[in-house]
Parts: sequence; structure tokens; C-alpha cells
Amino acid sequence: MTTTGTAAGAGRRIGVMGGTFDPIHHGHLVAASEVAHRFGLDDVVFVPTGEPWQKRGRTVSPAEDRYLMTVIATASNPRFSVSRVDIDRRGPTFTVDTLRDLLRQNPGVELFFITGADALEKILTWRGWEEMFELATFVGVSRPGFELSDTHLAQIGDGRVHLLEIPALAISSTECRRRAAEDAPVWYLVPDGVVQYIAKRNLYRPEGSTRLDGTPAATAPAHRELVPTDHHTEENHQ
Ligand SMILES: Nc1ncnc2c1ncn2[C@@H]1O[C@H](COP(=O)(O)OP(=O)(O)OP(=O)(O)O)[C@@H](O)[C@H]1O
Ligand SMILES: O=C(O)c1ccc[n+]([C@@H]2O[C@H](COP(=O)([O-])O)[C@@H](O)[C@H]2O)c1
Repeated sequence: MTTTGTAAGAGRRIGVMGGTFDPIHHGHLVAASEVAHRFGLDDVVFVPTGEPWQKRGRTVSPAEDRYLMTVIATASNPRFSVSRVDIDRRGPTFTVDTLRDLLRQNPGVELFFITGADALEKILTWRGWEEMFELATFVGVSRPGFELSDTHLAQIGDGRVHLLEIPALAISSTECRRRAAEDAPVWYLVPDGVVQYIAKRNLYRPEGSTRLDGTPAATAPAHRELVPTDHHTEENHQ
């Protein structure tokens, strides 16, 4: 996204594809592409999470690796870009902050937050969800294995939530990590450049790795960080 002055974005429709992207895969890319097409979006900005607080207790690759994989995966599409707002903000990642930051950087744009059916199911557990629905329109997309529904969102104003069936890709980052750890191919599940980046950085491989806190990571893939479990979410919220 470009930022060239006050209300430079007036009238522009921008998709926001938030995710941990560990790694980014074709399910994410198809979701963004379909929503852009159906909603006439000018651009889609991918926003890798900083600290995905609902993934606490899981190990997550360093933000810079997830950011670079997202840049590699989106580089060939002139309408896709990547934002560091969630990575550069300290503390747990809340979408309400993502949307505030993007609107501050791009006054006047209309935001469309893209989310899979699994994430949409849990959206009322997100921090500050009432404000979120004032800042953006939400588009829930179908995902194999999950029911796409908005019945739990009846209280949200008209036109703030849309549901969209997209071509089904039964791909998850979890499965990509599992395959990489077992030396099974991830070709065609993730973009070619991401396959090569995973190999180059030895991501998701258990052998010989240590956690960033120095403990052996016999069961944790290389170069990964444990998402803090004792971080109090309220303190970091502005
Ligand atoms: N195959 C898919 N089809 C549609 N939406 C998807 C798909 N995979 C992920 N999404 C959506 O993309 C967003 C970011 O997902 P995320 O980065 O957590 O990927 P994931 O594959 O769900 O990861 P993990 O397996 O590690 O939990 C979420 O809104 C999620 O619902
Ligand atoms: O705002 C929240 O409290 C919140 C809680 C869970 C997930 N999210 C957002 O949902 C998107 C997908 O998250 P994830 O953890 O499934 O990769 C990403 O942009 C997260 O920041 C947001």
C-alpha cells in the first residue's frame, strides 16, 4: 500500500489478509485472490502476525522468516503487498490494532478483512471485536473441514460480514510443517520460492536445533520460538 498524504486512499478498497503464515500456502493466496476478484478490491495487504496469542503453547517460526516467506509468495502479484504492522508492534497481535494502524497509514481507504471459516467461527473471542466491525467489512471464506456460517454474528450490523465460497484447497500450515519435518514434499502446496526458503533456513526440521532460549528442541523445529504463554494480553493493548 502507498501512503502519499491525507486521504490519499479515499475510495480505495483494500483487502487485509491476516495470518501467522508459518508457512504461507496456496490456501491463503487463493482466498485473497478470490475475495479481491469478487469484491473489486484494488489491493490486498498480507499481514503476518507478531505474537498470535491464540496459538500460545505452540512453537512459531521467527517473525522475520514468516515475513520473508510472505514477501516471496506475494512478490509476483502487483496487487499483493505485505505489511509489518503486526510484527513491528510489541505484544500480542490483535486485529483491532492491525486495522487501526492500516487506517492511520492509509487515510480514507475501505478495509475488507479476509478470514477463513475456522477463524470466523472464533471471531467473537477476539480482542475488541465490536470496534473491529466498525473499522472493516469482514469476508469469511470457505475452508475444507469447517462450516462457513455467520449465525453467531447476527448482532453485527448489516453488510459488515459477508460469506464467500472459494475453490477448496485442503491445505494447512500445520500439514506443511509436518511434511517438511518428515522430508515429505511441500511442492505445489506452497509457492516454489517458499519451498526453497524453507530448505535454505532449515525450517520445521527437528534435528540439531535449539530453541531461542537455548533449550534443546528435540521436538521443536529449527529456528522456532515459543509463543509466550504468560504474557498478559491486556497490558499491551492501546
Ligand atoms: N486452506 C485454506 N482455505 C481457506 N482459508 C484458509 C486456508 N488456510 C488458512 N486459511 C485462513 O487464512 C488465515 C490465516 O491462517 P493461518 O496462517 O493460521 O494458516 P493455517 O493453515 O490455519 O495455520 P495452522 O495450520 O498453523 O493453524 C485464517 O483466517 C485461516 O482461516
Ligand atoms: O484480534 C484478536 O484477538 C485475534 C485473535 C486471533 C486471531 N486474530 C487474527 O486472525 C488472523 C489469523 O490468525 P491465525 O492465528 O489463525 O493465523 C490474524 O490476522 C490474527 O491476528 C486476531
